[in-house]
Amino acid sequence: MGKKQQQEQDAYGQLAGAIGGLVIVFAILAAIRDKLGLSWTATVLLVVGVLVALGYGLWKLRGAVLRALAGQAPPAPQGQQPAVADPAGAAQDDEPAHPELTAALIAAGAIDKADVIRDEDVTIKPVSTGRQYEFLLPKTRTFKDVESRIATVAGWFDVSRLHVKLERSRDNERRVRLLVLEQPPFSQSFPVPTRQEIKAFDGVPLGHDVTGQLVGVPTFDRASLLLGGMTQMGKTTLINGLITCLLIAYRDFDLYLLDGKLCGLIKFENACVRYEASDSPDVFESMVDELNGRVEERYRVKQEALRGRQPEPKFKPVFFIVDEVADFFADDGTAKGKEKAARITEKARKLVAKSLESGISSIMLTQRPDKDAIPVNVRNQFLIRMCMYVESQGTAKVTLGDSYFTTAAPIDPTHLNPQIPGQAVLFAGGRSTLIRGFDFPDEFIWEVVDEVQARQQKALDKAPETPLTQAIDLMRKKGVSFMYTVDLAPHFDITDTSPGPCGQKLAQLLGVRSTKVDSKGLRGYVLDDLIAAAKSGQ
Ligand SMILES: Nc1ncnc2c1ncn2[C@@H]1O[C@H](COP(=O)(O)OP(=O)(O)OP(=O)(O)O)[C@@H](O)[C@H]1O
Repeated sequence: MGKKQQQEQDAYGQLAGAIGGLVIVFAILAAIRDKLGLSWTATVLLVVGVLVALGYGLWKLRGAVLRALAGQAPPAPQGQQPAVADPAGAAQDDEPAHPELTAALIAAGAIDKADVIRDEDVTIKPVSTGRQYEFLLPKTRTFKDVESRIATVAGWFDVSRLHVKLERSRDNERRVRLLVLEQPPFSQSFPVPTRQEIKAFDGVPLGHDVTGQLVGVPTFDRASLLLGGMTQMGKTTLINGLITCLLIAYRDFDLYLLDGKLCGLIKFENACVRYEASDSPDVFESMVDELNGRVEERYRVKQEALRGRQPEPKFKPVFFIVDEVADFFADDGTAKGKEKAARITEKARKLVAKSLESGISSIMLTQRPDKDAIPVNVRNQFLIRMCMYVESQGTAKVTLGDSYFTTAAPIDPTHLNPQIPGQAVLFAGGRSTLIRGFDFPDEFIWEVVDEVQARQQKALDKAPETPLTQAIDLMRKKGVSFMYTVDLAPHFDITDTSPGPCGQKLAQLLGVRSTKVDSKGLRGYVLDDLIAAAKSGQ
């Protein structure tokens, strides 16, 4: 039989079938009409209505059966993306794909060629700086597959790695949020946060992300931060912003500042337990010694509590912040100088490594993040790293860690725009985020510092009288800022006249060691040191 003849016969067959079908439909309608006594129009509308309702019921039933077979939860409540009702991705073929995301992720190798990102699983939200895609990956893929290929995904969208930001979902490994910026990051500046925003932030904010959201760390408890970047990139400004946020967020803590740049951190002098503006390694060593002393004391208190089966004591947080730390590890090339540098290095390593358990956090900054500037055994101890613009990946690794560029979705600090100061790659908990530090106006910082100082003074005034507060009162009444140990001791009924035993007794009573004053070994107390000790409660 010829092909044409076959087609003619098929057409006759279909016509006969159609006529037969129409006759049956007409007969059914006539029967219903007779039975119910309705008009023709009402009968037709009733039948169509019943058929549509039946069809809808069957469609719902099919969905429920497919979900049950796939072992999936019912659709998510409003506001969340619905889960995909798709047994092992089989239904994906007949679902419309989102062309842009599917193509981008296939090109990047984040999903297989046969996979699709289903259109119904994608939401696109315009944000002030670009577009945010939220989508669900196929069942065989997770967030990590996209994260590890983020640079290629960025390339597909014709932007750089710095233009994209990836966020994972807490409830589903396959849900991804991808932000694609329309302009280079931080082309526009964001207003600094208000006190309320800082207080409401869950942790300590460090800056804005590329969308203007506050970004920071959940806590500085048991954390330490190393910040590196070339000169004039905004380290001091960022750290001023961080200290301001700490003062607002933490309220009660002891601040030790070593201002290696001599006036970079001076605004906070009045809020400090100890503030030094110096680039001398001796001053660094003396501060590290003091803090290591506090660490030891806290361990002793902890041991005592645990030995006595008491709850673990809660210590007041202490922050040690050092601007331009590289200077303090340098040596002058002599054997003695090298020995001293090695000693300081070991003390600093011990402080950063051991202090976290006792609530003492170190934050160190450097504009010379080269290999030898900060000894490796010191820099390896930092848990949070931040790197501003630097000229080479090698330098970036000094701050971010040797294996930084093998971590998930790294951001290369050499790609940051040095014309926009304050930008930094924040690397914490294995994740990288591009941020820009806050540049608070001076008036705001002064106001915060004044409040802290007033609060500390009030606490001091209210504190029960102790030998330490008596010594402070005495020096204030006398109008002196310093007293020799031998002159102070008689006020506390210490009758020993020889400086050694007299000094020991007084130090024990006050709980503060005296300061060496001259080369003859004469010692005494500086009023500010006593006030600092009283504020810190040791
Ligand atoms: N987030 C920011 N927004 C706006 N301007 C900023 C920001 N951060 C820094 N700057 C500006 O950049 C300049 C350099 O900042 P800063 O002094 O903090 O850099 P630095 O890295 O500490 O420099 P150096 O190491 O040379 O002392 C300053 O003029 C500062 O006002």
